[in-house]
Amino acid sequence: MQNEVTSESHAKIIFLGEHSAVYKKPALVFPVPEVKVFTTISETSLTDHQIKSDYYSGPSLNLPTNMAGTNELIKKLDHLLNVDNLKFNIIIKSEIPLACGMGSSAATSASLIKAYFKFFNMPLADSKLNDLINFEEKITHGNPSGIDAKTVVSNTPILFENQKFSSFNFNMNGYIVISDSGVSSDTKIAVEKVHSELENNPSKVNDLINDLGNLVIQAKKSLTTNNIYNLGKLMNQAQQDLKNLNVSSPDIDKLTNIALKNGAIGAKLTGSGLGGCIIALTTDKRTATQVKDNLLKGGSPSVWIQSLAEMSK
Ligand SMILES: Nc1ncnc2c1ncn2[C@@H]1O[C@H](COP(=O)(O)OP(=O)(O)O)[C@@H](O)[C@H]1O
Ligand SMILES: C[C@@](O)(CCOP(=O)(O)O)CC(=O)O
Repeated sequence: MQNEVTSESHAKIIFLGEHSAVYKKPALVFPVPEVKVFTTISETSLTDHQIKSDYYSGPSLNLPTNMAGTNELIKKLDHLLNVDNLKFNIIIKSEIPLACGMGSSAATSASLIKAYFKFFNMPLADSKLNDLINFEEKITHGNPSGIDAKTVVSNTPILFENQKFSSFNFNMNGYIVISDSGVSSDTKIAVEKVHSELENNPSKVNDLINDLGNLVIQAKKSLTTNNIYNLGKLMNQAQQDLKNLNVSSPDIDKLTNIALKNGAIGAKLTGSGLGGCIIALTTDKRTATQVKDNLLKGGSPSVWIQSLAEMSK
């Protein structure tokens, strides 16, 4: 047993395939290693776990209902490691914006699970880690495709295809600009919205879901043949499909327009939409910086630049 341990995980962006992934269509998801979450655990003599985080600080007994996933995960870890009698200070420090489509919940869970196992010097198999993250994700997001859980612990892009996950490396020299709209996005609400759209208008919505899946297959080809301009076009088509699915928003549309006007070759929402973040693709760092500056001027509270090469080493 250690005195104090810290474990980390990182953010992710869905490059293409959000929402359609829920219906088992393919998706491409990239790690964002520069945006991290850290969880530190140490023992406390108090009678309850003491949580310190952006969402809530205080004893775990009073964790708010919107943190039910985290709460249940902590209980599960206590039980699994047979340590119900020990209480911890659990400090979660996150650079990942909350409810923004960058996988904050899955990444937080990953760092918490890793910290628990590290504290007790217990080995943690990748499959166990994945199961435990998805345990939390099901409580938090309802019916997750599982793509967040895989990518927040991966150093390489993840391809979800035929309901299987695999590493997908490529060799492309572009930049992704990630921009927060400042409006929170609730994954559960957005996923339910698409589900009710599907029930009300099955033919239109099925076509959109199929098209989003096909765009991923085309993107795979563009990435392996190093065709960045085609990749940008595919992003714009996906944004149009997502708009037609009614998961975009005026804030998202404003940011994608700013990105395209300032040199991006593609721009779309990432994650569940109805707020959250957008991603834009640029061919070079100078244009990425120009896009970033204009997104900040346009009202985005946070913008990150991530090189494609860094995401796929
Ligand atoms: N920084 C954080 N600190 C503590 N809990 C977090 C944090 N980020 C996410 N969570 C947990 O995940 C839940 C959903 O968070 P959210 O920000 O909506 O994630 P996502 O961006 O993955 O949709 C929160 O209610 C909380 O239980
Ligand atoms: C909408 C969806 O495809 C992605 C949601 O991503 P996020 O929770 O907004 O990071 C749902 C899922 O894949 O589980």
